[in-house]
Formats: sequence, C-alpha cells, structure tokens
Amino acid sequence: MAKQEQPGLLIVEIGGVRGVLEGHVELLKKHFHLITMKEFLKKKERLSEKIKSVLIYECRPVIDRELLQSLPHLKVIANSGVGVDHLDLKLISSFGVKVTNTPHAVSDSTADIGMALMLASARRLVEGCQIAVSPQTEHFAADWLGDEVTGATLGIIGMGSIGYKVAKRAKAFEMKILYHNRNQRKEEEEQAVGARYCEKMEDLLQQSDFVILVVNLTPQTHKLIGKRELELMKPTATLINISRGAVVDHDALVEALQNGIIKAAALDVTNPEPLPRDHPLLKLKNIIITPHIGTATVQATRMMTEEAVANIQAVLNGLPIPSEVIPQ
Ligand SMILES: O=C(O)[C@H](O)CO
Repeated sequence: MAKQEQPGLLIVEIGGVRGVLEGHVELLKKHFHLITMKEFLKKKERLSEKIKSVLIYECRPVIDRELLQSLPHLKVIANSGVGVDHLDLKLISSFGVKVTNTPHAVSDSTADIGMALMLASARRLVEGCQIAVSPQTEHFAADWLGDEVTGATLGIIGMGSIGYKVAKRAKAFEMKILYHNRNQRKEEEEQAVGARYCEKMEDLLQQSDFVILVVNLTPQTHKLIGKRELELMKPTATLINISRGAVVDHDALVEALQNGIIKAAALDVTNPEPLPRDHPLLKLKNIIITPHIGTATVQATRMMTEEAVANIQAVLNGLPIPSEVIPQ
C-alpha cells in the first residue's frame, strides 16, 4: 500500500526569532510535511496545492490576501499563542479558513510573568539588583523601602484563562482581588478565589493597589487605559501590563509616571516592540520593562506547539476544534 502523504504545513522559518523552535521540529514532522516560507516562495506553483495548514509562531504578521489567494486548499491557520490581534480574522474567514490559538498552553507562564512583574515592582527588585552589582557599591543599603503585596488589593482587568490564573496566584499571596470583565461575570471563578466583580472598570481602578491588564487587544480595548483611567488610579498604585502594548496609551503613561499620578508601571508588552531607544518610558526610574516574555518558557512553548498540532488535526479531520477563534 502506498504510504499516505503527510499534509503540508507552512511555517515561517525554523529557528531565529521568527521561526518554529528547532527543538519542536521533530514533533511537527511526526504529523506534517514542513514547508518553510522561503521554500514555498521559491516553488509556489508546485507547493500551493499541498498546503492545508499554516503555523504562525508567536505574533508574526505574515498572513495577507496574496498569501491566502495562493493557498487554495488551506483549511486552518494555527496561531501558537493566545493573542490574535496580528491576524485579520474577517479576511481569513472570508477564505473559509479557520483560525485557532493556544489559550491553555500560555496561561500559567503568562500569569507567572504578571506575578513576577508585580513582585519585582513592589520590592524594587531591578533597582536592588543594580545596587548589588554596581562597582560603586560599598555597602548594601538602599535608601528606599518597597511595598508588600500581602493584603494589598489587586484589580484584574480581563478574567479569562490567564486572568484567572493570576487570581489564583494572588489568592495564595493573601491579596484582595477585584476584577472587571467587559462582557461576562465569572461567578464560578469569583467564588473559587474570593474575587469581587466590579461592573464598572472605574471602581476597580479607584480601589486597587495593583492593576493588571489581561485583555485581548481589540478595537474596544485599544488605549483602554489612557489619561482619564490613570487619573482614577491611586497615586500609590502600580499598573502591570501583560496583554498587548496598545491597550495602554503610552503618552498618558509617561505623563502619569513623571508626575506621580501613579507610582509605578511594569510592562511585558509595549507598542511598538521594542520601543525606540530614545522613548521617554525607557528613561524613567519607576518602570520595569521586559521584552514580551510571557510565554518564553521551555514548558509553555512546547505546550503551544502541541496545542497547535491538536487544533490543526481537529480541523483537518473534521473533529471538534479545541481552541477555535471566532471572528466577532
Ligand atoms: O499571545 C500570546 O500568547 C503571547 O503574547 C505570545 O505571543
């Protein structure tokens, strides 16, 4: 019997910052015949009929009308990661192509980064580290004190799977938990972690010592946090962003941090990434910025690839899709 040909999976490249991790290639090869974008562009005529799925690794914007037109048998674009703001969902769906993402794989590692940023900011870890390693340091004494998160109020904006994992961690730190969700109250999660729902985001902003952003980037959440929202926050409060940079108005944030409207910020995401090297946010002392490393763990990246494979297989075999993204 002739060996059945593996379905062709188009990926951007292998390795480097845009590519599928080298360590995951074997796993993918078990299920698919891998075709890199470079190979595809060279042999478009021959390969376009063979490709049924595309794997987008992290948030690389490579899907446009021209590519979609050149893949007549494409069934699914599997996004490795939860955020799909880099994809034009309506355009993709108009080609009859499904989009999937990996919300389960990313939730623990991204929630961990949220906690890490909160703790690092509260205890001024980066400044402390600089004192400890500076050649100028003669004795270990900082002329400042940090804050404890125990007993403080954490406001979670966006109680999805990552927001809930943040809440579970915050409960273990004995924090008071508030949350706001645009559409849906999450009563089960509320009870499990003892969180209080704020129907109005304004109430959460006014009451929280730490505000963490865990929403998807959509036209509704673009610049969700601007001058007005920052002014509602306590002057002693810290803003943490682990969602997408564009959820926060950066000019308003610079102003708020410079003028003591809020105490500090800790961002794993900015707009753009990276920020231009002369951006005013990079010059402030009361900010911590990390380079979008929410999912940058061995475990999460592996699970992301596995979850993407499961999604693709479900689409190709006409089975229920574990994580389909439906255009709103
Ligand atoms: O969306 C996600 O899952 C992360 O930000 C990685 O891109």
